[in-house]
Amino acid sequence: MKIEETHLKGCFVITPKVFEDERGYFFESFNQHVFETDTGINVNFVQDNQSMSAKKVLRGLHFQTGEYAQAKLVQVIKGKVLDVCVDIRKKSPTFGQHFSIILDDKNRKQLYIPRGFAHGFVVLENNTIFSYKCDYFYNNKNEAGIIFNDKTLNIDWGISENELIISEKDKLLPTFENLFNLI
Ligand SMILES: Cc1cn([C@H]2C[C@H](O)[C@@H](COP(=O)(O)OP(=O)(O)O[C@H]3O[C@H](C)C(=O)[C@H](O)[C@H]3O)O2)c(=O)[nH]c1=O
Repeated sequence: MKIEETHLKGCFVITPKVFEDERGYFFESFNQHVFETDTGINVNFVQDNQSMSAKKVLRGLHFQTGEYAQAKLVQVIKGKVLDVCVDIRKKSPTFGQHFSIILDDKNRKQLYIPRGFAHGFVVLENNTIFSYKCDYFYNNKNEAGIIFNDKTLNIDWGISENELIISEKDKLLPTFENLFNLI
């Protein structure tokens, strides 16, 4: 398992060692000891989530506020996504910056996203199954988000806006500037 920190402090790309043979494949999709040793982060995941999406679906950008903030370890079980996380830690030198990565069932890569980040992904193959661990529980009263096409964040999702499939809820998310009263 290789664990590499991104330019956003506390955000890591994890590349598991995949063992393939005539039966198929095996890999450790999470190992607490390796994770803590390589990242220095003492994580305790309490909830696993899974979603399946059609191609061109965009879910996000989402986060939970306050004490319900969640760190996530995200991966693709089947299919392919462009995964994006945004540093929304106001005191961070990379506040407002994002990291993007292709996660799919070929590279088997995972992304560890610490608390204080917004997260989203756009689906690049039909019927993609997305699975992730969270270190705190869901609380709909603490759900928040940023509109996907925010001009300040300037994220390139790789698919034109009019083709994207986005929930009505996500279409109404605020801008980064309004959310953080930057104007
Ligand atoms: C997140 C969540 C949702 N739900 C319920 C609430 C809704 O009735 C239904 C669908 O929720 P939503 O449309 O918010 O699902 P996504 O758009 O996939 O949201 C997720 O997508 C982005 C990319 C994330 O990183 C977040 O973890 C999460 O917000 O599941 C639950 O019961 N528990 C949960 O933990």
